[in-house]
Amino acid sequence: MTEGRKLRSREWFDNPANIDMTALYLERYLNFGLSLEELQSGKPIIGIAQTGSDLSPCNRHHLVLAERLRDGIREAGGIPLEFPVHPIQETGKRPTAGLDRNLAYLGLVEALYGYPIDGVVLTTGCDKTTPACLMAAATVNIPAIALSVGPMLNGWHKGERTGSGTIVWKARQLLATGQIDDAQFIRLVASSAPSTGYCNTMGTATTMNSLAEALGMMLPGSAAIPAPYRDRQECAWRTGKRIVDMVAEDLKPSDIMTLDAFRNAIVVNSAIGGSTNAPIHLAAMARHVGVDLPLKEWERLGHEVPLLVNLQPVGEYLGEDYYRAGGVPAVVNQLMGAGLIAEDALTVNGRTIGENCRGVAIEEEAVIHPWGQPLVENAGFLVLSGNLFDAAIMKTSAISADFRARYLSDPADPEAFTGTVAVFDGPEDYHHRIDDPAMALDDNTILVMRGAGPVGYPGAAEVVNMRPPAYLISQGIDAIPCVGDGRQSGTSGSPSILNVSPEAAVAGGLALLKTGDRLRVDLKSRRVDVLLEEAELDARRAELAAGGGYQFPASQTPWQEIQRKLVGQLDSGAILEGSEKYQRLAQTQGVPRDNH
Ligand SMILES: CC(C)(O)[C@@H](O)C(=O)O
Repeated sequence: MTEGRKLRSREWFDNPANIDMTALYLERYLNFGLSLEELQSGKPIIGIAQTGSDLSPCNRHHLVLAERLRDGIREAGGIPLEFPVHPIQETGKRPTAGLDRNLAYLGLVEALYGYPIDGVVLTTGCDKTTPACLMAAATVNIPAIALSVGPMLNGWHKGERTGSGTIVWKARQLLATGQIDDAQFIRLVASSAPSTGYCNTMGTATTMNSLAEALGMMLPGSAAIPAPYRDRQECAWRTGKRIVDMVAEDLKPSDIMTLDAFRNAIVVNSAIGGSTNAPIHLAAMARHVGVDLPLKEWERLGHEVPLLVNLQPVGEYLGEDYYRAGGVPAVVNQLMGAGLIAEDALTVNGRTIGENCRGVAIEEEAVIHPWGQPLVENAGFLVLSGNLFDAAIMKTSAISADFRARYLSDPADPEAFTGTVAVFDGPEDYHHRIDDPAMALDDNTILVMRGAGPVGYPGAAEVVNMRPPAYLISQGIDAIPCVGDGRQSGTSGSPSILNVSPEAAVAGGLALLKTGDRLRVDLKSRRVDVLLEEAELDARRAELAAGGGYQFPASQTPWQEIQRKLVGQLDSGAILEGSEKYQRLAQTQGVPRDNH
């Protein structure tokens, strides 16, 4: 099917019109054993964008899976070339992995565009590896397929499932109230990580890989396969085989990541109880592929969708259960039955999502609930705004039944939650003061975290979900509302109001708040307002400007400084503003100039 179409790798390896450069390009790729015969055979060169390394434990198993990928690529007639992607480990990178998504994106764009690659396998896994890879594939727009590394096996402790991340929030409460000691704390948390793979909860990693599948960029049924299962190895082989055919068919990200595909992903995110990081990453991917996806779409398309998947943090089960119950295709089939999926959206296997998922049964109804028996009705995100910010997200599936009944369910009833704020400038400030009895917090307090956004932190830290002080937990109050301009771990079951944009560091209204102010959270009208006169807000604005604006730590590395200058806000994907004008490089730019 490549007849009449010259593969871009030929421009490097087999270009008689440019024989002196062809020789130069060829000779160095021969130096580790590839042959002239292979490189000039006309076979497609398939990149394996390797995100696994010792620094990226969640993706490390890709080093093993790459062998089966290579088998598949070779078997289908391609030539694999594996190369590293800048590491992104959410739980390892300081100050945030949020800084690294855009850096990995930039690096991958250069690699895919500037080297002789005809198609690419994107090895996805930990939170930001999936969006970074899909953003770059969208920009370059050569045939691309994602291979998830898969979640870890289920964690267990004393006969109970311990889910990654989710157990940490629980264990912190037990530690804060003296119910466990330090060693027990570490043992309990470690029990949730029994094998290779990423978080076994519906954290950001499982969310983003599920959405990559819902977008059509991953083989159907593959997102949920646990990392150590044999099926994962087999999936790597199938993925390797398939990318070679995709090059022959010239099936590109822009054919797959369409507006319909993004809309499908939003609906799926509600049904799986996906992470509040998803709107950030989908906005970024959409912008790089040239699809208009305003944040409000998350509420318009997603809010009324019920929660079907019973995974922690909002449910009970974990990754192995999700896979056995049917994974993404079983969820999509339920949503299709309700007419919520654009069934004609094309996927990497050359078939539509409708063809892939129609009739896929739920194998375990305790884990994936059927359409008529949801865990929570109207479980998608709300998009909020008010007199302090333009946009914020709230995950309603995490709201307690009581709070929901009182403040969300009856739109005719004007009751709203009003609380007194306790303001923290960064997590250090929070940790330092939260348990101080002088703060006198109660169940009418709203905790506010600021200075935690893409510019302020920098990189947007997952610090908005804050536990109440130990003295309140001891009284049985284990959650109080939180608002912030940072992010929250997808593994947290907190219904925080987060991703607040604009952030304090770029003169967003949270910078004006003072501890003791009253905040009105009206979920029915989707508003969050500080109960202050406009004149008082103006006075505070003037005072803040006179003091040089909201203060945040200086950059510590060159990249922190560069990113801070270019990065946008969370509501529009926190991409490097301006980078989205480079689109579909393989089609619009041809290949780059020769290097000698
Ligand atoms: C590191 C985590 C737990 O993966 C978190 O980043 C999430 O959002 O799920």
